[in-house]
Amino acid sequence: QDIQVQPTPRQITVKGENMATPVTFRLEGEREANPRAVKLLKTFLGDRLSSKGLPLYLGEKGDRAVQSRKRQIPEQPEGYYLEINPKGITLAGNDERGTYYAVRTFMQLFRDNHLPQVEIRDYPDVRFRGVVEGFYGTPWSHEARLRQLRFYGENKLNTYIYGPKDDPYHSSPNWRKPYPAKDAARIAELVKVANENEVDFVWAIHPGLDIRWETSDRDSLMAKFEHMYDLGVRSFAVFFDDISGEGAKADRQVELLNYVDDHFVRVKPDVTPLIVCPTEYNKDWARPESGYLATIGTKLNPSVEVMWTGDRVISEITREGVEWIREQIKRPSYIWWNFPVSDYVRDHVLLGEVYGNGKDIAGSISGFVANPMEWAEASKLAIYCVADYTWNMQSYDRSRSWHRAIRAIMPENAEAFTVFARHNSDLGENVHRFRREESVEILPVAERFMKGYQEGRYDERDFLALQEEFERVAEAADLLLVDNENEALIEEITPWLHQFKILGDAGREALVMLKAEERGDRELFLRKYNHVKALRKRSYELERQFNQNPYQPGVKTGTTVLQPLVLGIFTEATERFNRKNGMDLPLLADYLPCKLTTNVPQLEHLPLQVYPNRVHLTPLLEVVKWPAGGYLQLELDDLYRIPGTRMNFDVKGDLSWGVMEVSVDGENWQVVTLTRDARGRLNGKWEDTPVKFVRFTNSGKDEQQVYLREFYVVFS
Ligand SMILES: CC(=O)N[C@H]1c2[nH]c(C(=O)Nc3ccccc3)c[n+]2[C@H](CO)[C@@H](O)[C@@H]1O
Repeated sequence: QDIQVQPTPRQITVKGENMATPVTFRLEGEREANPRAVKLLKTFLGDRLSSKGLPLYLGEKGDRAVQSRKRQIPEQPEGYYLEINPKGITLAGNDERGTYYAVRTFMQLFRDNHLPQVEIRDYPDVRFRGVVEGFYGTPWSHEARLRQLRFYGENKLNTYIYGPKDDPYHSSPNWRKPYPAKDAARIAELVKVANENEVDFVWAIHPGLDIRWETSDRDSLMAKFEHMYDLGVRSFAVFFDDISGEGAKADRQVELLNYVDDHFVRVKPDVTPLIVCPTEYNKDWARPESGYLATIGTKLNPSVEVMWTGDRVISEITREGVEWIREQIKRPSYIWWNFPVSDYVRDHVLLGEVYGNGKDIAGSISGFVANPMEWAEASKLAIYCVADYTWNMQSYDRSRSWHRAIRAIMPENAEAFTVFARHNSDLGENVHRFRREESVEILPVAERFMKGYQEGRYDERDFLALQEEFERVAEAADLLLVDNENEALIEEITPWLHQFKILGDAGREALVMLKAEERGDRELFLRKYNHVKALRKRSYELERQFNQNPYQPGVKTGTTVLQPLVLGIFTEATERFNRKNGMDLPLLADYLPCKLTTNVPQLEHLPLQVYPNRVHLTPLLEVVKWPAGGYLQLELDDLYRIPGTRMNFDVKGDLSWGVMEVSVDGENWQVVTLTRDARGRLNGKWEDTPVKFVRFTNSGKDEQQVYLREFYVVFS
C-alpha cells in the first residue's frame, strides 16, 4: 500500500489489509490527553464519536488510556506512536505535542470507507522547525499569518518567528514602544491560533540600528518583552543582524542577552529559551580577529539559541558548515535558512524544489527555520518541503516532496501549477549569486534544438516538444488565472501568471515564425513577427504596471530557459528573414545594453534594471562600505545626453566626498554638478555634448558607509 503521510514518518509498518472504517469511535483518555489534540480529534471525527464503537486510545506517555503501549512510544521530544487495527486505535505521544502529531497523522490516514492497518513510530530530527518571517519588504497580512499557522499545524512545524524587518515596532524606530491596540490584539490572536496548532509563536525584536548601551534601553527592551508576554507570547528572540556601529558590539550584545535571559526568560515559568540572531551570522563574515563569535561562544548563557544562515548570507547548509559554527559558538546552531526569501530579487517568485542542504546536519543544529517570500501563500511550497526535510532528513526526497506540496496547495490544478512552478524557480543574477534550477526538464531539449537550428538542422521531435511546452505554459496560465480553490495564492501570483501567458503565446508564435521563414511564407512570417513584438510590448507594460517596488520592480518569469529561448528563436528567424528578403526588421531590443564596472566589492555583481530610457542599479538592503577611491561606472552602448540622474544614499551627513563625472571616451572626464534635495538625495544632469560613460567616485580620503537606496540614470 502506498501510505502517504506528511512529513514522512520514520517508521511505518503495515500490519494487514485495509479495514473498513468504523461507523463510530469511542474516545478513551480525553480528560488526561493534550486538550488541543483532543479538540482537533473531536472536531475531525464529529458525529462519528459515540460511547460505543471502536475504542480510540488517546494520550501521552504515562496516561492511563495509553498505558499498554508505553514501551512503543518513542522517547524523543514530539515523538508518537500510532496503531490502527480492528481491535482499536492508539494515538500516543511522548509529550503533548507528540499526541497532537499522532492525531494529525491519523487524520491523513483516515478515509471514509477504509483505514490502513498500520503501526507508526515517529519523531522529528530537528527540535525547532518552521519559519522566520524575517524579510525586508511588505510584511505578511494578519490573515496570511493565520493561514500560515494552520498550515504549520498540518505539517508538524512547531515554530513561527515574527520578525518582519519593515515592522517599525519590531525594529527601529518603535521597538521600544508597545504596539497600538489594534496591532496588539492581532498579535494576541496569532498567539492563540499558534497554540491551537501547537506552534511556538516567537516574537523577535531588532533593536540594533539605534540601541544605546544604557540601562534605559535595556529596560525598554525588557518592558517591550513584558508587553508581548501580556499578549500571550511565550517565546522571544533578539535579532542583531544587518547593523553596524555601536549596536554590533559583541560584549554589549552578550551583556544584554544574558540580562534578559537571567531576569526575564528564566524567571518566568513558561518562557522557552531565548533566540538570538548574531551580527556575524554567516561564515563569510566571521572575522576571528573580531572575536565576535568567540565572545558569543564563551560568554553567552549556554541556553540561548544562536541563529546562523550558513557559509554565506544565502547558502545551502552543510555538515561541515554546521560543525564549524558549533565549535565557534559552543552549542548547536539554530539555522536561519534564507530561502525562499526573495526580498533581493523581488521581480521573481521562487517556487522550485528545496534542495542542497545536508541530510546529515541534524546532530549539529537545534533549529531550522526558513525565511520566506513576502508572498505567503506562494511560500508554502518551500515551507511544506522544509517541514518534510527537517522532520526526517534521511528519507527526504526533494522531487517527491515538491510534487506532494503542489498537490496539497493546489489539488484541483496541480498539473497547471506544476508547469508554472517549474519555470518560476531561479532567482536570476543577484547580489548574493544564489541560484536555483529552473525548467530542468525542457532545458536539454531547448539547448539541443537551438544548437541544431543555428547549425541548420534540428530534430523535428525537439521542435514539437518545445511547441507542446509553450502550449502547456499558455494553458497553465489561463487555468490558474481562473482557479478559485486558493484565491489568496492566485491573487499573489496573478502578475506572474499574466507574464507567463505572454511567454507561452510568444513561444508558440516564435515557432510559427520559424516555420514560416523556412517555407518562405512572407505574409505569415510578418504577421507572427508583429504578434511577438506586440507580446513583448505587453510584457514590458506588465513590468511597469505590477509589483513596483524600489528594489527590483517588475515581473519576471521563465528567465533562465524559456525567455532566452523565445528571444533566440525570434532573433535567428528574423535575421534569416532579413538576409533572404533584403530587409532590416529590427530584432527585439530587449534592453539598452549597459555595462557596470566598479571596484567597490559589494557592487561588483549588482544587477541592473534596464529600461528603454533609463537604468536603475538594484538597491541594496545592507550598508555599503565605499572605500576611498571607490567608483561605480556605467558604460552605455552609444552617446547620450543625461536629462537626469538621482542617488539616494540614505545618509544625513556630508556627501561632498562623492563626485559624478561623464565622458565620451572613458579617458577624459567632466564633472557633473550635483544638488541635494530636501530628502537628502543627490540629483544631477548633463545636457551638453552626449556622453558614453557615467561614473560616481568616493574622492575623499576615508571609507564611507552608505545605503544604496536608489541610483538611476536617465538617457536621451
Ligand atoms: C539574517 C538575515 O538574513 N538578515 C536579513 C538579510 N541580510 C542580508 C544581507 O545581505 N545583509 C548584508 C549584506 C552585506 C552587508 C551587510 C548586510 C540578506 N538578508 C535576507 C535576504 O535578503 C533578509 O531577508 C534578512 O532579513
